[in-house]
Amino acid sequence: MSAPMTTASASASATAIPDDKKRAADETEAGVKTAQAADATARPAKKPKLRRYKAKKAEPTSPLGVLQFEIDALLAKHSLTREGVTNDLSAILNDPHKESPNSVTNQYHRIVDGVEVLALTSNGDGLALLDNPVQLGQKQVCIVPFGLPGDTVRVRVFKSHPLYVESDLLDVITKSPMRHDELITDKYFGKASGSQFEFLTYAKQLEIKRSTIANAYKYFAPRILAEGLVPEIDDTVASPLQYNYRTKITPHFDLPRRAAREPLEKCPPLGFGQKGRPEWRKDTLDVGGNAAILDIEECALATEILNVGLANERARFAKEFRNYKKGATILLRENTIVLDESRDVQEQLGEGSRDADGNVSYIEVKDPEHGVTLAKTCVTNQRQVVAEYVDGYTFNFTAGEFFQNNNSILPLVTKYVRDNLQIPNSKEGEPRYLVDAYCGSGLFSVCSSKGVDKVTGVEISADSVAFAERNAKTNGVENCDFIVGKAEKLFETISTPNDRTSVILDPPRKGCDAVFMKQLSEYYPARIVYISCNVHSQARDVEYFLKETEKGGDYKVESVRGFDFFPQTHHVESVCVLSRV
Ligand SMILES: C[S@@+](CC[C@H](N)C(=O)[O-])C[C@H]1O[C@@H](n2cnc3c(N)ncnc32)[C@H](O)[C@@H]1O
Repeated sequence: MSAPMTTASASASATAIPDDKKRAADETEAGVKTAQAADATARPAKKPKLRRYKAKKAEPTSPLGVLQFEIDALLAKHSLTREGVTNDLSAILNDPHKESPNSVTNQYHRIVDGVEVLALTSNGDGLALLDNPVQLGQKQVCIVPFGLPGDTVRVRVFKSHPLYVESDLLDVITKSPMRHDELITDKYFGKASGSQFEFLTYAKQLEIKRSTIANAYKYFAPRILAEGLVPEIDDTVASPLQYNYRTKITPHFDLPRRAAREPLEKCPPLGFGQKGRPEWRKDTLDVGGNAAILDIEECALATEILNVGLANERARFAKEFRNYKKGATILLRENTIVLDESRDVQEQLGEGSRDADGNVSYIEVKDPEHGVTLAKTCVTNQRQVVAEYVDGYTFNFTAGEFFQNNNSILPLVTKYVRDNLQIPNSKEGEPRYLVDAYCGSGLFSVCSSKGVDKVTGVEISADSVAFAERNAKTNGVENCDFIVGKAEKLFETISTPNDRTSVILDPPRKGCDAVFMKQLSEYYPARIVYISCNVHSQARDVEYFLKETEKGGDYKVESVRGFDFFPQTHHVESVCVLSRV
């Protein structure tokens, strides 16, 4: 992050305002001063306080933190420096004439034509360079949501930050060869914030996710990359379902401010956030309305039963919205039940989203592989216990707790993890152990338990551990032990021989901490499989482990591969395998 702007730079920029506009500003300012002078006889004039930009501290591996690396990469490519693209925020913050058409604010926040999109961020947005309209001769980095490298576009710049500006895409003038608008079937695409890639072929999406991983290692693991310790990133594994795969969605609504007891006239929109105020999709401009939250009738990424649930909950909300005092989020979570065909279906479904007749909605699905019939329902109660089927195993967990969100790809991921946990050159009869750090409700522990003598899982949430124990039991798995506590608690109790133990890491987005990594290196397991929903913190942790821990230097990165848990979006899950050299 660059330092906040100083008073000196604020005054420097004032001289850069075109003369006619500056004159107008000076005149208005002079007018203000005269009025103040007349008033001065009554009370001494107060010196206006200079407002300063307060930079938000971004965690380097968060989307905002990663953006700084992406901006630097763009600048390096175009022989520019941060100084050459820094915006004068002090001038905007202290602009005395914000509303005037010629104000500094309105010079910055303007429509720009003929903008060439030059790069794509890991957040799925385009990046472009604009001429700075106030600090002449300077450039600006501009974020263009739904802009693709190779597009020439028209944008509206609406917000400025020290190193970049935000914009809305108004028109695509020349299309990038990557752009296939004909693939878009989702009427909310290009407006809603949930998906960024529906206009790309699926092969292109997978390729982009592979480069996101490669860039993450470039930015966050530069030393091991320079030393040739990171192999080429493998191809991203496709999701069997590319739409209708999400098993959990959380639409929300806001309520307008109103005086107590004043009734709400109109049902507010219920759906997902709008990504700025884009206008490029002319045919669907008004779809979903134009509020910060769009009114979403169906979600292209959610499973079929969640869309049935969404319709039910929207109908209920349309009747009951007057009962709400403030905005809220509604949970829709898929639940799977194995049907006993000799019994009445409704009796077996448990609680779930109901249709207009009061029946729990469900969809029947045949599972020929296991010879069963399943019923899918949509659960809305955070605390209700739900079930998912993965690889023939049943997993129970509370609807509001973490569980992987794309059921269709889970058998591929669990198999890949299981295969990569194998200790090479093992002899027949040698024991094999597994440690599952950040184990949640036991997905990887249970799916990797066959052929292993013992599995030890550790997890900070006592509720999840209770479910991990229950899931092992339900599935007849008897070789799993689970510990409640921080991941490093594992090393207080672990008794399996390190040479025969493989470790799974699946931390939250922020990654593992240094204490855990150091203890992991001291324990010195035979293999490590690191699964991550934030490849940037994964790359940081892998470099830390190899370079900063005592025995990390004995390991190599055997492979890094993405799994596409979230088709049509920029997200990618990454699996990195470390083995001892
Ligand atoms: C990405 S989830 C993975 C869960 C599980 N592996 C799965 O696939 O279902 C991360 C898990 O780490 C747990 N967690 C967060 N911080 C932790 C810590 N310091 N020690 C142990 N577990 C932690 C969370 O409660 C969450 O269940």
